[in-house]
Amino acid sequence: MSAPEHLPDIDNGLLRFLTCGSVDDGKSTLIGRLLFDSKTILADTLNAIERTSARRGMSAVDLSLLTDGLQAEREQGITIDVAYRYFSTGTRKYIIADAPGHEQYTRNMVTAASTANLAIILVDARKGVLTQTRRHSYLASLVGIPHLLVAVNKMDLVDYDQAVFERIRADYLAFADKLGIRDVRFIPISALNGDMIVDRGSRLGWYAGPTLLEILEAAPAAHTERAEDFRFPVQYVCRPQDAANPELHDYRGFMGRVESGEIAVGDAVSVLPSGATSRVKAIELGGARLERAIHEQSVTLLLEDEIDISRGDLIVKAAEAPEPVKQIDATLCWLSEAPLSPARTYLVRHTTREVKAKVAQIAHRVDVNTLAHEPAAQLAMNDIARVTLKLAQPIVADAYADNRATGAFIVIDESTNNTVGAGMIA
Ligand SMILES: Nc1nc2c(ncn2[C@@H]2O[C@H](COP(=O)(O)OP(=O)(O)OP(=O)(O)O)[C@@H](O)[C@H]2O)c(=O)[nH]1
Repeated sequence: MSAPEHLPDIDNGLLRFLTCGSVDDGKSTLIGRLLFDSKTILADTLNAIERTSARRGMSAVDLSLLTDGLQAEREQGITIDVAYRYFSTGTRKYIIADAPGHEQYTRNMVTAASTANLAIILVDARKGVLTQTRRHSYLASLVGIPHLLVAVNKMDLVDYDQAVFERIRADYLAFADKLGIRDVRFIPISALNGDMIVDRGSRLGWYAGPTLLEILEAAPAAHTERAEDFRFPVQYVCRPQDAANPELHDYRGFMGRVESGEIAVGDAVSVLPSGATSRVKAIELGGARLERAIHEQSVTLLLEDEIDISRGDLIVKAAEAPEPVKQIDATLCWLSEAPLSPARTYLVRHTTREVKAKVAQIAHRVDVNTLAHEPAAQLAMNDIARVTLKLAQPIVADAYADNRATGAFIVIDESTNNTVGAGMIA
């Protein structure tokens, strides 16, 4: 595995995917098996897990140890919403979004899913389609993941019975149909034994389709890149205080990440919410000067005019400026054990800006099993609802359907600093 710094999404050889399912469905084992059998694990990592497995008295290598590193990081108190793992085969590069621990699943789904091309939805063959399976499928469709792969795992525990697989497939399709999910595939696997992951194994002879890795290798890359508007949330304003160097006196660089679209030297820009306008004088990346910057590049922009810009402002192309708003309608996933209360004030973090917010209305909650809309006075953990939020200051937002970066936000409880909700702007 390697961890390159910049892997722009435009690389067609790249597939971003995430795994979801209920606790103990075998997510870690699946990823471990994938890395192990495709021989993408570095030799030293393998030696380490062989030693640990032996120390724990296990005869086989415990593949879940491959992803356990994350758990250790979490126990050390490092807050990681989603960790990304990188690996590559001869065919393409992969980024797996991973977040262990069952309470993290839904959050993982909404934060990682916004950039994923494919979601593997794990179903335990013994348990079939559960509420959690439906919830994750619903979220996957809400966040716009284009391809779903339902992996029916632990087939070894149901004697590799084709009837079990077919029943789960039929159950799932009945639900997917209601959601309007079109691109969904099914595969029977045993992550533990390695059947149908990289190798076919000898016990699933009735399944004629491709292995899980073959499906990944052939999955269409990236979102169909529509020409998106340029969006550049300012993360940091760089003003070197180097009095001895007169060249740096007037230097003001606006650092951030191109969340969508592209920008070139000479383009006319607006800074929001103030509405001030200027032109791009230069684009810098790690000391080099660029003519243009594209989606996902972290760069420094220099403008021709001196205008007041601070963290949280949004730089856009002058012709594509959205209106600042103080009220938003959104689909909200509640992630906290403490229920959402319309009486309370929360913090909404949208791109690099934070504003205080209150829930003005819960229009309805969605029953993820039936997809029915029901009235709700508050929201419990894992609820998904349509809400209206009133903001103390304006934000410059897009609809999530138009822009995944500027259309998404998280809700923070100020007293604990925990993320308690994740939303998509309607
Ligand atoms: N029999 C059998 N057991 C499996 C299979 N896949 C995973 N398991 C077992 O199921 C248990 C859970 O597997 P994990 O990979 O840790 O599951 P997970 O979904 O990552 O779990 P969390 O991260 O804790 O949510 C472990 O004891 C695995 O050995 C399988 O295909 N067959």
